[in-house]
Amino acid sequence: MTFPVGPIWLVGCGNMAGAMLRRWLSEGLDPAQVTVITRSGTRAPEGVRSLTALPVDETPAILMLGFKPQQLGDIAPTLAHLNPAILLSILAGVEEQTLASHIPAGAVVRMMPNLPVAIGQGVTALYTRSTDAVVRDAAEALARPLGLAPWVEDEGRFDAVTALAGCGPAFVFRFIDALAQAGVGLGLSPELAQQLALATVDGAGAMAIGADAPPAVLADRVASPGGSTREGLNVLDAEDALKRLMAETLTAAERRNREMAAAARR
Ligand SMILES: NC(=O)C1=CN([C@@H]2O[C@H](COP(=O)(O)OP(=O)(O)OC[C@H]3O[C@@H](n4cnc5c(N)ncnc54)[C@H](OP(=O)(O)O)[C@@H]3O)[C@@H](O)[C@H]2O)C=CC1
Ligand SMILES: O=C(O)[C@@H]1CCC=N1
Repeated sequence: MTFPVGPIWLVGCGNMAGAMLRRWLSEGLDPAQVTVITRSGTRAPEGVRSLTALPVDETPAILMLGFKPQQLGDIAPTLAHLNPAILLSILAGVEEQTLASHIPAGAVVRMMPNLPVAIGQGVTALYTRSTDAVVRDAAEALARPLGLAPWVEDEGRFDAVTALAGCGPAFVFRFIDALAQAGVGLGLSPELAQQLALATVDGAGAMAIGADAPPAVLADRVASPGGSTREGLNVLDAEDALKRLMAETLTAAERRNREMAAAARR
């Protein structure tokens, strides 16, 4: 699958959009197609045009929004005249209808990436109400080089997808850190504890992806009867401690996505 043709403008190019752009370029996107527009004139990757104001008398084929959801009301009026073929948004929460009402475009595509897209192992969930194959193909062509790229057919589920996969790397990073700190608590050096925690999560994740059984079953395979893993799992499982913690975590994140969507609607 080849990248879409035509100019691609990124309005906002921080942690997330920057990671996507770097991956696209490493996978063969022509940097001459890309213009990055930020307030500070971010140092863009080589060959990419970096501006602090919109180019005059030019129109992008794809206009990607990479700023904060809270900035939509301020920035959208400056983009309303562009009329791109595809408006691509990575803004958490903000709905297709809100985007379309602020910025006229041929079609609106919502993308929800996560940070591991930087190494092509991310998740980029996709939503559009467009049935145009050209639009859907273009979205896939951009999302696939980033990792898993599932379509979410019900936009109502997008906030939950965002909570799990968009925010998810932060929760996993916290877990790795907590695992390492617990190791330090048992007397390991911080360096060794972090090395062990990272390699363990890396190996367990890779193994779980290719495994013949779901993660819940794999956990039991580590736990020899009467052994030490069971003692540890008993702590995580007591009154569903970990499950409840994760449920509360995702619920809070999903709620915040809804709040940002509501604020953008006003
Ligand atoms: N971080 C993540 O893991 C994920 C983030 N997202 C979404 O990505 C979006 C960006 O988040 P993130 O990358 O973390 O945020 P950052 O703060 O890292 O990036 C924000 C970008 O917006 C730019 N910006 C701010 N104001 C303007 C303006 N007026 N005109 C043009 N550009 C502007 C900033 O540059 P400057 O200040 O120089 O203008 C910067 O490049 C959010 O909508 C978020 O919901 C989605 C999934 C995951
Ligand atoms: O924290 C945020 O709002 C964004 C959405 C998903 C990840 N980061």
